[in-house]
Amino acid sequence: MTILTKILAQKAVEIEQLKQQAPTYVADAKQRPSLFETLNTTNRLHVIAEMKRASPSKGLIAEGANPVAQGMAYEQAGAACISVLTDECFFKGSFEDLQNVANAVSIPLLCKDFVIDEVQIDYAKAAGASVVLLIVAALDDMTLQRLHDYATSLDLDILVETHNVDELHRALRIGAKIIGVNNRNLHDFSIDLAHTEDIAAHFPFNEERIFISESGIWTSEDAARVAKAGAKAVLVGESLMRSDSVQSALQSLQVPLLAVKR
Ligand SMILES: O=P(O)(O)OC[C@@H](O)[C@@H](O)c1c[nH]c2ccccc12
Repeated sequence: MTILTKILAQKAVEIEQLKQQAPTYVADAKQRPSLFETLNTTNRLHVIAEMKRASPSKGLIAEGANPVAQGMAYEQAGAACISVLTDECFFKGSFEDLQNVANAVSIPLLCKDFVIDEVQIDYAKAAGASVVLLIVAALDDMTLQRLHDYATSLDLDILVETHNVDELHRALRIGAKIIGVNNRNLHDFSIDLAHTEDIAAHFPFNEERIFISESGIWTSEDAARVAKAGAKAVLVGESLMRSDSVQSALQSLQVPLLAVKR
């Protein structure tokens, strides 16, 4: 059993519990800017900054972190979007974290979880998210399409996560506009930024799609490398959570995008 299959088995149990009641989260109603539009602006690499206390691969990263303070620091430092992990069992996050951050910041907000059912999207929306993550490796084509349509019908942006070229094609087939490459393999945790380059080589770049590189980004060299491959944004957790200065760490990743027309 890989970690992904373990997590998905746990999610199946959790969604039965979520279905027993309606979400009690009530984030302030706020119209957040669209993630797609946000990422399409400026000539610097955008940062999607993640609130991450712990992970199955790294154990505790920042146990005592305060999501509201972290989220506000990210917003102030110029993040394009904040990602909040809501998985409790493996990442020590919660929908409550998401709601608290939602009430404190105005930029796009991503609910980071392993979504396999509509009910999780309802909870994400209730807790104030404007973006949800769909992981291609966790879903069959039909469910992927159905959840993508459902999130779209709720006016949410969707980040569709891939890890190889086959998954990229599956994401493109459902009309995904914001596509991420996870540099971390969710089966064995190995990280390699070359995944971004490999998938970029097959990515049909145009104005209608955005390409994002996720995980394992620590330095401005890492950021420049994935920007060169065509990424408009990076999704960064651990390196920002561990940094003494969110401001300087985040800004060092906002490297200029090359004038290369993609
Ligand atoms: O902490 P990192 O290496 O900067 O990674 C952040 C983010 O990409 C990672 O948390 C992530 C990417 N896809 C996921 C899916 C589920 C849980 C977590 C993730």
